[in-house]
Amino acid sequence: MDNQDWDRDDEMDDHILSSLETPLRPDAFDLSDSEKIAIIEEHFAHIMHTLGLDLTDDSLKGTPHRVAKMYVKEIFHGLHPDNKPAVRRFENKYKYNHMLVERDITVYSSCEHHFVPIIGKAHVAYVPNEHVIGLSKLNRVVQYFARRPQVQERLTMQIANELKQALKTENVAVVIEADHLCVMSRGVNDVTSSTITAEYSGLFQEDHFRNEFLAHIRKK
Ligand SMILES: Nc1nc2c(ncn2[C@@H]2O[C@H](COP(=O)(O)OP(=O)(O)OP(=O)(O)O)[C@@H](O)[C@H]2O)c(=O)[nH]1
Ligand SMILES: [Zn+2]
Repeated sequence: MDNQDWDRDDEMDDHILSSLETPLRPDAFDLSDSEKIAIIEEHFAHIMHTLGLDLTDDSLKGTPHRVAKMYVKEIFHGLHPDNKPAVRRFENKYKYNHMLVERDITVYSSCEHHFVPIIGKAHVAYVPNEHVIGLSKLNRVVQYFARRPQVQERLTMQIANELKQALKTENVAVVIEADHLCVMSRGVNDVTSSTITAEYSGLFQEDHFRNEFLAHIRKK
């Protein structure tokens, strides 16, 4: 397959695209971060109170605020488009036309079904067309989409799509291996299973490229 520029409006089916987006209310960003923190704090205090916890206890009294701040400013920071990392494209001056692999990118996300952690690694690769981007931007894109309530499949696709747009190429691969605390620490309580998801597009749909990528991420 030839290297192809990817144009969001022209080539991506609207239905597929919308199903990749995190479901958000239209008024999701009407409140400021501090307004959200105040509301979440109040609700979380209710949850703790309902569980029977004594909110006057020294160790517990700051928890509702701590949790609210952690949700808005840290673990769900990637819900707000303002927090999307700026990814500057550079011209591929060296005409590098092999794959670049960034492996073992730390993934800390949250399961949207139970609001408990998903912990794992992402491996991303691309074959450049006209453009390259800074290495750290690959990590930043992974972190941005991880910092949302997620399912692993959507996280994988969102990272791949963002990289396709940033790099203006279809030649992108993303593999995520992760442990879901909702599977490990509750429910089926299985601490040995893990979840692997993958998205291969452009050249990575060909066995040769896919196998080279998989060989790179298997090496220790
Ligand atoms: N496809 C997918 N499922 C997930 C992910 N994270 C969690 N789940 C699953 O979402 C499902 C939610 O199922 P429910 O039956 O509604 O929830 P539950 O009663 O808590 O299920 P159990 O976890 O089996 O106790 C569970 O099977 C979870 O394992 C994910 O990233 N992708
Ligand atoms: Zn879960």
